[in-house]
Amino acid sequence: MTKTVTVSHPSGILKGQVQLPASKSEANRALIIAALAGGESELQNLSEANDTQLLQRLLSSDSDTIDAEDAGTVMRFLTAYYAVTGQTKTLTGTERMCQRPIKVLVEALQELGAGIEYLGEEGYPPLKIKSFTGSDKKRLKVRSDISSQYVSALLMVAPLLPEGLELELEGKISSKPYIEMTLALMKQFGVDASFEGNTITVPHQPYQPATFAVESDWSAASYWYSMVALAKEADVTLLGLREASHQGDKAIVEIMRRLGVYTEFMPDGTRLTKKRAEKRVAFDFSNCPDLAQTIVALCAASGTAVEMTGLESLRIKETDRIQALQIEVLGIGASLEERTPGVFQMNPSLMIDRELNFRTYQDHRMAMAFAPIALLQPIQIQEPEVVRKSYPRFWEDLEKMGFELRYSEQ
Ligand SMILES: O=C(O)C1=C[C@@H](OP(=O)(O)O)[C@@H](O)[C@H](O)C1
Ligand SMILES: C=C(OP(=O)(O)O)C(=O)O
Repeated sequence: MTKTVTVSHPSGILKGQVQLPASKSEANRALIIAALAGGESELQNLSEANDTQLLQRLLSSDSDTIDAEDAGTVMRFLTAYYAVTGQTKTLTGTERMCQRPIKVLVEALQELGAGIEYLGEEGYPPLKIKSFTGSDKKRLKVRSDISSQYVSALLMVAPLLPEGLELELEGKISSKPYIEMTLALMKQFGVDASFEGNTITVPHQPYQPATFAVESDWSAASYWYSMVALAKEADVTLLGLREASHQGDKAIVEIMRRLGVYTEFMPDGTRLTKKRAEKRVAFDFSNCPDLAQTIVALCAASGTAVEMTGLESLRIKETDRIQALQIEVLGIGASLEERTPGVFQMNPSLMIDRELNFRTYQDHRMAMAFAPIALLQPIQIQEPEVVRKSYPRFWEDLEKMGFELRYSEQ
């Protein structure tokens, strides 16, 4: 039996305010750094996302076995945290987590003097973190084209190392704004670092406990942008977003300017209204991979031709997102093809008059990216509970904005 939600929106008109969840990326950095700082930090507006609730619980757990579930930041950040603070732990996760690579991070930590062993396949969780003897290494080369989370994990523990750390990033720097977010959060807790060219230097220094308020989540905002783009009429205010944000997914403002949404930063929130959309667009998602599914689903549903680059990391996230998208857009009559290595083209042929039933592949973003299509016609979404990873109140927020939901088991 599969849980399914049928979603529709009788009027197609969206008007009102949405209180977005807090960013799990900011929250999870703040939690790790506050733990490293010791003392009494005050973290405000911590995300209710499962990824954040989970990290908060795990940081105060004295269990030997730690289950990071499906949370990439939890797995990668805790690996570095336990290693450098000399804690003996077995770190595991969901079946999918054990298929998401971690070798780059483990090898870097080993070079820094951590004793870490693979308990299953080499290069993947589960891991056994055994010891930390330290080393006199102060400069490391680390690949930055697979996941920025390895770099962020190393940076957060770097000030604790006796000589600090100079990290030379090798290859393309993917998801770069997440690395900058890490450095910005470290600064909030009193640690200075420099990022010049492809080298990040973090001197040895103590973190200071601090008060930090987590911003609303720009990735979560992207689904509301998509809804505004597909609505007949819309005037939606998203609360808790800042114009000066640490989050790279604020790129949604410029992307959606081309896809039919006008953004105004108002004193009480970010106001979205409709504007004319372009019918042929091209985007590079290297800096904002979590926006790709939102844009693919929107372009497929609105008959917009889109060329996309920078999607490399999508294959190793909660699911193989390229494959999941290719299958699901077919149902809307669109096809997503890799024309030349790394360049994807989607030429939608609009056929949205059949029954649409989307699978979600244990990936929160598949559910939330396709949900806005309910503004055009009733749709079904399988396993709607996946949203708990980053936006547990997603479906309730849809209901508040006039969507009708019916749950069933099929
Ligand atoms: O550091 C972070 O908080 C994240 C970095 C990104 O991952 P990659 O660096 O693996 O692309 C992003 O996709 C993920 O949702 C959160
Ligand atoms: C990729 C994601 O998360 P993570 O890598 O932290 O599991 C995501 O939230 O889209």
